[in-house]
Amino acid sequence: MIRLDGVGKTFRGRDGAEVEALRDVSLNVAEGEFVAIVGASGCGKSTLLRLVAGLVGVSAGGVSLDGQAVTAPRAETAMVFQAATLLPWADVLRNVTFPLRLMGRMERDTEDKARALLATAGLAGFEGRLPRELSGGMQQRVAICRALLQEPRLLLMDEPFGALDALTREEMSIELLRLWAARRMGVLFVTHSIPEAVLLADRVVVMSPRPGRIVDVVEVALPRPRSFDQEGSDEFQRCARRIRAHIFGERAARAA
Ligand SMILES: Nc1ncnc2c1ncn2[C@@H]1O[C@H](COP(=O)(O)OP(=O)(O)OP(=O)(O)O)[C@@H](O)[C@H]1O
Repeated sequence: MIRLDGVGKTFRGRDGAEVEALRDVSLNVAEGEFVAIVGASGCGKSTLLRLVAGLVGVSAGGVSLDGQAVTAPRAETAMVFQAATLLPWADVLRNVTFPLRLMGRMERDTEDKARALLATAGLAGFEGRLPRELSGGMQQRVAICRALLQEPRLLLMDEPFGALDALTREEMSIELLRLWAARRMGVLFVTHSIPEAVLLADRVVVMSPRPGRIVDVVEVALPRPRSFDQEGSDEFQRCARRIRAHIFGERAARAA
């Protein structure tokens, strides 16, 4: 579905100096596939997601969706950021339906679908609350519902659980997997957490910084539905160890 071919991205800073954020990145994401991206800070993970979202353009190579070049945001794609970015003055229901309203895509049953989605995410009864009346985890669930209501074929998630405490984060990971299993859209999920990446993904893309490149793609052969009980399994440990070796091995090598 999504194809990145030899993608490079160079930014020009305010002082005129160039930063090569990505070099020669090639990656495919199949329909319904869950792909996680891990790597040290600054290795271009967010840039990669923003290129796929059509929010920034490539400097080299190409990004395509169903064979068509991605040059602007597309209706098939939705994005979730680290901060929930909810509208503070709008209640939960209006927040969730806001993008569809904006795009003129409200249907007669959109509000019902939104309520059903909120219920699945454990937010039944909170439709009329304002964001400030919700916990951080609940706000992020609203943001995820907002993305899912758009029925995207591709969901881009940039450290969506990064601002949450460890317990909420585990709960949200399992919740996301449930929602994903019911809908099966393609997911590109950026995280700093290796266990989270292994738990969630079919494949984990490991990136290295300066410039950002793909150094490995690890297939996770754990059965689904997944749970944190699998963390002790040989396959989980094998995947985590292999990813860690790339990230910390390279860091240690640079420090030497
Ligand atoms: N708009 C921009 N202008 C200039 N440089 C940028 C811009 N966006 C990103 N960069 C640079 O590109 C590199 C990659 O940044 P990016 O945010 O994609 O990394 P990341 O892997 O997502 O980092 P983190 O894990 O810390 O969020 C960094 O060196 C960053 O400073």
